[in-house]
Amino acid sequence: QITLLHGSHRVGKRSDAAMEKWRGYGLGQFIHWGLYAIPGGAWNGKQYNGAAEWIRSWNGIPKSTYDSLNYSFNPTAFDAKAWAKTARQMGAKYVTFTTKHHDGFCLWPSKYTKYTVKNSPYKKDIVKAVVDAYDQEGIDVILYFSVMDWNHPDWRYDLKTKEDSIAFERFKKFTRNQLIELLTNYPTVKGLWFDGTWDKSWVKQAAFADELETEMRKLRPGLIIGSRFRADENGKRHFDSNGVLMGDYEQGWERKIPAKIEDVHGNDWDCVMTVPENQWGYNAAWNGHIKTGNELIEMTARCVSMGGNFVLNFGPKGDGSIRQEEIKLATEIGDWMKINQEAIYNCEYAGYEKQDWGYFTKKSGTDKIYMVVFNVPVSAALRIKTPPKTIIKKAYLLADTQEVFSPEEISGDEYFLHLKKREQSKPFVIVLETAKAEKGNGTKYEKAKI
Ligand SMILES: Cc1ccc([C@@H]2N[C@@H](C)[C@@H](O)[C@H]2O)cc1
Repeated sequence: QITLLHGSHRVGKRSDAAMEKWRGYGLGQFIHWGLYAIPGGAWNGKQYNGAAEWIRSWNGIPKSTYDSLNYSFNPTAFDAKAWAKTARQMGAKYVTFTTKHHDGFCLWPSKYTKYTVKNSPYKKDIVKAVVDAYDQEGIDVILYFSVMDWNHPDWRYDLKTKEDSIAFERFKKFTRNQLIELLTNYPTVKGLWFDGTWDKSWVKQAAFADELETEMRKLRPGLIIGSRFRADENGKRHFDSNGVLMGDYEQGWERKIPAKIEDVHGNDWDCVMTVPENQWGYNAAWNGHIKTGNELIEMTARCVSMGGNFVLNFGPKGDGSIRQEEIKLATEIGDWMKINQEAIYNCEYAGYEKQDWGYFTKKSGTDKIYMVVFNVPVSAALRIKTPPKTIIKKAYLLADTQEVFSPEEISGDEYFLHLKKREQSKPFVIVLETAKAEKGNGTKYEKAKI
């Protein structure tokens, strides 16, 4: 353990109500929307394969041309209520919404720069419309904010000269002003999702960022901030120099999911995921593998089974409408969630050994276990290894028939559930009502002595 002034200020998970609620979300929606949705990954007939929200850096569009896209931003089809209804239909419990991406364009009328929605034909406050619409749907809002800001004249990638440092001091004030402005304008938001914090200029601001995080938490008690916001005084990010998680949850799972429970180190975490391989902003041409509803349902179950939240990205078009492929996925996921949401919401890592047929989740604060089944084996027997001294009182299908199973005990703390051959086109959930064995080991078998 080394002494740190600006490392993590907490070991272990937060136990307050705001974080408990966040921990139980299970499924969230990410929305990437901004000027990049206007070109939609192409310019002058040329399609760029990189992520569409990064088109400004692909040198396809002259920077000045991209930067003046605010003058053509007029999303006539934008309807935050419709977005919130789609999220509701999908079963998302929270939304993470881009207030400002790397290009620096602000979707709220910030007082601290002209580069905002106010100086566009649209004029109105989009962040407010989104916050109000999602609040009305009972879906919590977290605001995405990119520290890196390609538009601001004082942004620097590193601090090499005195002039750089003088400029970056102005940039730090600007960043703090915008964050306090967001938390003041939109007091119902539950957290901030930071991005664009990997460059040396910001990594060198351990003391400033630490102080700013403290100030934001004081302004908004219960505010949820992930591990990507700030580095410690040794430049360590996500985990400080003592290996302790920075912030309230690990924000490292971007377009990837932990392979096993050990990889999450007992922390809270979210996984943010694109539908194509790598497009956050709207790209008119979705190329390569487009994830299906079943894949995304499986990713949701897999994240919840390891104690995380799965956050699926939507990239609305330049006119503000959501593309049909995303509407279709939201509907498919939502139809599954309507039937099986009990196995996802307010659930956590069950502590059961992972089996090939799918994922275990556990209803927080109870002994209720869910088996989210994706792969029925040719034997149609689902293997369950229970933790020691656990007995299975009941096992039944969560949905439709509520078919009851009688687990066959095949060895110490090991059971088979025998399924009837049935047509499966969607994953399904089996509920295990368990209890601690009052006496003995909860099994009629004894373990081998070795
Ligand atoms: C190398 C890289 C930098 C930033 C990103 C941004 N983080 C995601 C959440 C999107 O906002 C993407 O633009 C992705 C990759």
